Amino acid sequence: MGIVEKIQEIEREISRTQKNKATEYHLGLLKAKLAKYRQQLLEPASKGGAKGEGFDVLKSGDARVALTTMTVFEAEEQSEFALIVADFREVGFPSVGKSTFLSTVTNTESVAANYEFTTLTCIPGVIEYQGANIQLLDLPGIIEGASQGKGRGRQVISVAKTADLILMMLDATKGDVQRSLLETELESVGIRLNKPRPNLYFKRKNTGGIKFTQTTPLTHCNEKMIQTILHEYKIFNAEIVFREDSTVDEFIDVIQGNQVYLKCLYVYNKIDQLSLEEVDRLARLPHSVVISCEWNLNLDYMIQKIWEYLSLIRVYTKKPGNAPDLGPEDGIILRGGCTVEHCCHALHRTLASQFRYAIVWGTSTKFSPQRVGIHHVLDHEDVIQIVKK
Ligand SMILES: Nc1nc2c(ncn2[C@@H]2O[C@H](COP(=O)(O)OP(=O)(O)OP(=O)(O)O)[C@@H](O)[C@H]2O)c(=O)[nH]1
Ligand SMILES: [K+]
Ligand SMILES: [Mg+2]
Repeated sequence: MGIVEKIQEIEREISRTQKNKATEYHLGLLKAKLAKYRQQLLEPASKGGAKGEGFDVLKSGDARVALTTMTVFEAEEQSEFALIVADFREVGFPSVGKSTFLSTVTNTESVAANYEFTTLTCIPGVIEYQGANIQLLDLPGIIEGASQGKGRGRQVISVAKTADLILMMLDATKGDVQRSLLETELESVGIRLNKPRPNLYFKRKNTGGIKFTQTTPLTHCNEKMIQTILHEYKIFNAEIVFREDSTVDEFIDVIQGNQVYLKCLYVYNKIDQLSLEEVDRLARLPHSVVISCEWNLNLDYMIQKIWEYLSLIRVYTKKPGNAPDLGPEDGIILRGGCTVEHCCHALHRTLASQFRYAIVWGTSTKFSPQRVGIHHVLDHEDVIQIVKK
């Protein structure tokens, strides 16, 4: 029996099994088995496996993702303004309008047509917004079974995993079925959308048996269940701390350790085809935006949302005795949550080592201006002056 069949068999058994106290352990075990097989399925395909021809953008795209990390900035000689490239990916069913969107909001043309799978490779474009260059990758549509290698599923999924944000584009006329099918596909390959990382400590050890601690009452798991699952993974020595009421699935995620937690915006396109009531309903769903590429409806709002979901911030620098330049092209783009240290690296590779203190004007400080240290976390539209040793 192949892995795909084994997966299907376990999925059938899970759906057949009634959920109650008596079946709890059995279900936990089945879930662990399922997670293991799914991981095997995603491991690099053996020799003859289809590797991404035309997906080589995938590699340079990945490198560009790394550009958003501060270490890359260290290697660059950019003194005044650093350019940041934030990546996000578009994922969706065929013919929902992904290519039309790319061609509308970027300078790149991606062929759009009314037949499915017009786009078979990965087409990159750039959205310029608030002085940031946001890379947009138009990917082929995902179909049901993509996680099992159908369509270009595997390649699309591996590109999607490297994104900072997934734009899940849906055909608003096709109902909610597309959304849940795509979610299931992405879930089954370890992509968790708009979910926080479980607050759960797990560490394998060489000796000492299973050390289990909980800092809060648990309603989904207990020690015996955890032992059972760990046995399935042949783990006999480990330290586990449950810091919140995590589920069995979350525990399995942490053992597997290969999940990607991504933000996702659901984009309902083609609202020109819907009644106002229906548009209104979709627009109120969580993490959702409604647009029409054809009628140019709501596209600006959507790009604003992308910016928000990427949590990028703009920070302005200022020299002593000078006013800061606050024009639309001034300042540097940084990740939300970044510190003065990250900012130093973005400005110049040696700046952090010469750092004495910084003076910050803006919402990140109690007083404005305020003297801060290198670990101070910056906010959008802060102004910073760095004082060197
Ligand atoms: N009514 C309407 N049609 C649209 C809209 N946006 C795109 N389309 C049409 O939908 C069809 C598919 O558009 P594409 O941009 O090729 O879709 P895609 O998602 O890139 O498709 P694949 O590359 O095949 O996966 C085309 O005929 C577009 O003209 C829209 O806002 N409203
Ligand atoms: K198409
Ligand atoms: Mg396309």
